[in-house]
Amino acid sequence: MSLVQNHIRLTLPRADFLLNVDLTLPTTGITVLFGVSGSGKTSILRCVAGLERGKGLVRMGGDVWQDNARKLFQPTWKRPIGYVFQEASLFEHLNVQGNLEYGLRRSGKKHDRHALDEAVELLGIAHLLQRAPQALSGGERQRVAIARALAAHPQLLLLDEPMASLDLARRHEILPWLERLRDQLAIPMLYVTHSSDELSRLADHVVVMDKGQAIATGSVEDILTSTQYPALTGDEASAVLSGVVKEKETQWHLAKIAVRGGLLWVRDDGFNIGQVVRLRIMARDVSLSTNTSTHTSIQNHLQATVEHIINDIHPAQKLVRLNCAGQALLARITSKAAHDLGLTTGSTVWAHVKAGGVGT
Ligand SMILES: Nc1ncnc2c1ncn2[C@@H]1O[C@H](COP(=O)(O)OP(=O)(O)OP(=O)(O)O)[C@@H](O)[C@H]1O
Repeated sequence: MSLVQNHIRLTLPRADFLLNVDLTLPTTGITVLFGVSGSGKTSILRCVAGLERGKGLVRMGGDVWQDNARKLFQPTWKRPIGYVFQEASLFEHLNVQGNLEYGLRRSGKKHDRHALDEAVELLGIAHLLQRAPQALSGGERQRVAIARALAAHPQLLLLDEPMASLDLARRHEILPWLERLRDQLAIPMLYVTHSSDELSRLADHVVVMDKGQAIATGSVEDILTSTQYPALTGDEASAVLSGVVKEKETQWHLAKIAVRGGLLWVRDDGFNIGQVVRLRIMARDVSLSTNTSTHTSIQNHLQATVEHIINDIHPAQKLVRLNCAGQALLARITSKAAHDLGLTTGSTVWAHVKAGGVGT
């Protein structure tokens, strides 16, 4: 990662709302802006794009796009950005190829087709090039919209809830393509969502927004398991961890993944041995005991230390943050169970993780 970071320091007053953020962001990977409706996520994107005039500083790597102290404000067309909206706004009179060519022309580098070819490959849309936008599914339209944004050689990709208008099936279809972008693109992305699923699958870095302010920033692992914000993902509370595929049990459609705290059997989603995978473990799929109790239907048993126990969204439940060889996990258990097991900070426990509850 580059030492030069991206810096967004902005204030934007509106009636009943004040955006006031000072963010230092990584120069690679996906930064997710997460928060409830009206918290200011889109306003940040619009200011970074120059579509809205906040006051402050927008510096991307070595380039300054806005600096009020120096009376500098680059108009949108001069900022090397790609912007993907909720609804893919494709030109309906052009086919997919024509839409992509438009993106290339916008970059002023119409003879450099490399970025366009790369975008077509990255989004898997080569077979759609001659199609009219009306003949595309919602997921395909969004993939074309993202490819068009990339064809313009952006230094930064802004995505404003790109899956909000898609149904669940289409979201599942497009998520792997977004993961591919995250893993293969060298440019940073700012991604707005209020879906905890998208947050856990896509984010490297997270900014949690509330009432125009960034109330927390950090890695997705830290933010998701932070007990400071128990209501952040509500019922969907989870931890993400990365691991390496070690073994496959084809008979049972399971894969064994080595994570920092030990080994986990999870559903095999077509993994390859040696592949690095990101796992999402829902707090509700983790139960705790003070002994190994291997005679259960649960496949995975990891030894861990209790770090925090906090009240959950319902008084019947507690959320327990565990340290599993330096890896954070969350368990959602009943308050009665926490009491009966005598759990306190520092207790040694066994975390039992349902294999079927581990998502990738
Ligand atoms: N053009 C505008 N003029 C005046 N107020 C606006 C405008 N756009 C947004 N707002 C207000 O600014 C605040 C922040 O809006 P913003 O769209 O940034 O939030 P958000 O977190 O992106 O919300 P959502 O998740 O619903 O898209 C809200 O109170 C909103 O009503």
